[in-house]
Amino acid sequence: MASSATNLSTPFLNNKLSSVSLSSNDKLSAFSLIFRQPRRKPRFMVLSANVDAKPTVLVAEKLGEAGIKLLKEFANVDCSYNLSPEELCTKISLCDALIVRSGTKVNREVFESSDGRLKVVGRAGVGIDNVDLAAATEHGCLVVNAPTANTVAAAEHGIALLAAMARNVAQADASVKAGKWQRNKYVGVSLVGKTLAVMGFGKVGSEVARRAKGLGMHVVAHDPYAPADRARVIGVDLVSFEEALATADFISLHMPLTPATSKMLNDETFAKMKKGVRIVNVARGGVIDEEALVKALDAGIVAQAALDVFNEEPPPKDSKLVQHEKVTVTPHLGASTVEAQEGVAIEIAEAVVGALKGELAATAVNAPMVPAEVLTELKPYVLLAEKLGRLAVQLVAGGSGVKSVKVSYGSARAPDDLDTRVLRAMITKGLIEPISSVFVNLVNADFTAKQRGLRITEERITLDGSPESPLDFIQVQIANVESKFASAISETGEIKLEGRVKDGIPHLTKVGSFEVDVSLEGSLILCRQVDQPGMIGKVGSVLGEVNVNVSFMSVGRIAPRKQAVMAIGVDEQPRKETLKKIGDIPAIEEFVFLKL
Ligand SMILES: NC(=O)C1=CN([C@@H]2O[C@H](COP(=O)(O)OP(=O)(O)OC[C@H]3O[C@@H](n4cnc5c(N)ncnc54)[C@H](O)[C@@H]3O)[C@@H](O)[C@H]2O)C=CC1
Ligand SMILES: O=C(O)C(=O)COP(=O)(O)O
Repeated sequence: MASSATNLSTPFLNNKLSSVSLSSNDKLSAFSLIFRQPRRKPRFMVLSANVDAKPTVLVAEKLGEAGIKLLKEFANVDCSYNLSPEELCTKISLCDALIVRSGTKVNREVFESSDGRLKVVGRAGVGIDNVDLAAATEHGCLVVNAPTANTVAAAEHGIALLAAMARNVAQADASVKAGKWQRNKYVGVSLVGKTLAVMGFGKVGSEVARRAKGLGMHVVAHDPYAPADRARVIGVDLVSFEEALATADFISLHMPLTPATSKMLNDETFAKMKKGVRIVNVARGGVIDEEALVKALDAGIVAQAALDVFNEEPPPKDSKLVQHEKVTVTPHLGASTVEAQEGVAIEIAEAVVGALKGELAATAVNAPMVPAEVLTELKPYVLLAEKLGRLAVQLVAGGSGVKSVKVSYGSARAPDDLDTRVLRAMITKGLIEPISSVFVNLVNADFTAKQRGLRITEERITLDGSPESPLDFIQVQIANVESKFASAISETGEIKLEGRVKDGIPHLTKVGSFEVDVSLEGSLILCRQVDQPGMIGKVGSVLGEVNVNVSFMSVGRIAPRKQAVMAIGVDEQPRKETLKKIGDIPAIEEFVFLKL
């Protein structure tokens, strides 16, 4: 038996797996995992196939027709372009989903104004720097993007700008149209044999590299996270940032805008570049310090720049950078081809509709992406996980003092072969929802736990045996608390519950040190008594008298005639007086009623 512990501090974002959509059988359950609405806002309950009202999708920027058509098959679609921030905030409280491109700032105010209704934000494109992901996550709102359909368009635009800049196409065009014929002024530079440094070797960067190789350029790339074999296949050398700056005749930017890449090109880095370097930016304006670029252009360090993106869009009319004679500009056109826009519209519409239906989105940006087959396999354990969390927290005397929870997963699978993120999220949901008004879903579980100071550590217990089923048992332990039901405290001092899945149904199999076996449906009564004949009958008849149906009963004891714990599953919730009558049975030392 081996075990390993993981501290729950990793946000879902860093835990991405690739994903596929769910089979139709899984959709509703997955949906309820993601989108169960806050209980304090009962107006908008779970959306599902049998709910009459269609969801409403606000499309706030121009989206291809094919995407709109797809959305309309499933939802009411409100296409309102050019909304002011105030108008967006007003409209959003009536919308279940919002689709934007790069021109709309989806900030914290938008999520706050949605009043809990907004479930999905779809970014019809790649860059999600205009969406406040932290706020989305805190509000349990899923963010999806369309990461692939505009890759080629952006790469082609990068190459178009590269060639246009090198040959002064835009400037020469303007000059001819102004009635001039300046053949000597617009002598360009050749691309062949020159070194191009691609900064950010992701989807767009690698397509740019491939095309630049075709133009006879020597291509290097800088990307701290790119796999070397992808570069090797294209014949590109991965180099350090410093080497890229020092050797490039042309630099093309293709990284996302993040705190780490913000103003990556600045006074200091321009000073490290080869004199006369030419820069293309189809990534984000914010990766360049625009004032520093103007200085570098004036100083001749940068010979030319071609920019599709700007720190502020549209840039101010009197922007020195835009007006600079050595600068070629386009108004954020990288993704704007007919083909890319149709593709992006379909990609985002499918993702948003899928998310509204409850599928785990393949392009989720702020939630774990769990492959369908994994989710199908884990489904009964997901239920078990939530119920164990729910039971464990109800056993705590007081409730709000829960700070440290340890979850152990017993499995014969190799540690890498068990994805516990969904289980952890559901345990978190079970632990938090009974004692607060917060609603917890896959998107916000880790955040909510962290915010409440709840530390969940996970432990894998590797068992011998067949790895056919993903899990043998799940144990939940809450440390440093007192319990309403003293027998739930284990020998080591924690509240301890263990559960297993039997025939697809979650069962409670251990309470403290007592082995029990009760199916987790309906509600649960736990009693401790001195083991003796007739106890089951006594409790059963108290419940029978008031027509409360017993679904399951199990007794776990230390030894014959010693202390025993009786677990009784009931279909209906007994009234207080009935519970009191159970407590009054002389042999019963303590008892607790728990809702599932
Ligand atoms: N102008 C336009 O209309 C368009 C712009 N874009 C922008 O292009 C950029 C790239 O898009 P994709 O290639 O689809 O994204 P991607 O995620 O496939 O690639 C981004 C790459 O940048 C790398 N990266 C991250 N931090 C870095 C750093 N500090 N230094 C160097 N590399 C770093 C990542 O490892 C990744 O390989 C994004 O900012 C996106 O918003 C994308 C499409 C259209
Ligand atoms: O996909 C991206 O990151 C883009 O920059 C494209 O932006 P757009 O959808 O054209 O506003």
